[in-house]
Amino acid sequence: MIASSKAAKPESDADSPSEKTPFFVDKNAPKNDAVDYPAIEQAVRVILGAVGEDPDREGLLETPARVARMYAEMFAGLKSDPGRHLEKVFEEDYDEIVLVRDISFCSMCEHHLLPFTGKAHIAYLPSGKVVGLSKLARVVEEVARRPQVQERLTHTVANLIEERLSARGVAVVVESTHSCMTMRGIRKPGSLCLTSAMRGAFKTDPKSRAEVLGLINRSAG
Ligand SMILES: Nc1nc2c(ncn2[C@@H]2O[C@H](COP(=O)(O)OP(=O)(O)OP(=O)(O)O)[C@@H](O)[C@H]2O)c(=O)[nH]1
Ligand SMILES: [Zn+2]
Repeated sequence: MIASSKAAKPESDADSPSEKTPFFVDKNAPKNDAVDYPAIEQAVRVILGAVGEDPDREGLLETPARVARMYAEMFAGLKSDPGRHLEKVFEEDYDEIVLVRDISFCSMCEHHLLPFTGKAHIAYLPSGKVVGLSKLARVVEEVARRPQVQERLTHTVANLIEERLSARGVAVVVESTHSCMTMRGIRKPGSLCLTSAMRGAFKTDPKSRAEVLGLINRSAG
């Protein structure tokens, strides 16, 4: 059975544990309809018990519900199409590099469900249309909000931009720190993982590739 805090009022007496699970609604967080909050709460209680904790002690009473809300937030991009952010474009007679650097993100390593955090740099060569700059960051944000590996995050973003914008070239470079390598396991704080995905001219033309990598690596200021 799922324990409840003093504030919790089970809405149903049904036998299913998930139906008895208290649900602490965070009014600030939009509900993620794809997520089974009570099932997560139940699982977190099991984990707490399994590691030797007492899920019914006061400090932990709200933890399962908090974790459910956290997963709903961290995995909010699981069922959505991040490419929808690239649908609105502006016709523009500009055919040189567009680069947005230092797009911070936080994703979840699918192997350990621990965060990996860092920055993405996105460049593309437009073909008659450009997209709002913030939309590139929105795509990163949404692709990151799934259980991920960095390589897939990197090439998913590159593919979306290449396909949806018909870009003549796309370069995506991602640098991040994986908690599963810094706080557990091999424990190497400071280790950085870099991945890149090159498409079109940035893949085939060494000069274009060198130019975009120069801009990405250029120190700020
Ligand atoms: N390629 C790739 N590997 C990742 C990513 N995030 C975490 N990993 C790695 O996934 C691997 C999982 O390895 P396993 O041997 O199955 O799991 P493990 O025993 O917990 O591995 P250790 O971390 O070495 O203790 C580890 O080497 C992690 O460093 C990622 O984004 N990309
Ligand atoms: Zn991991």
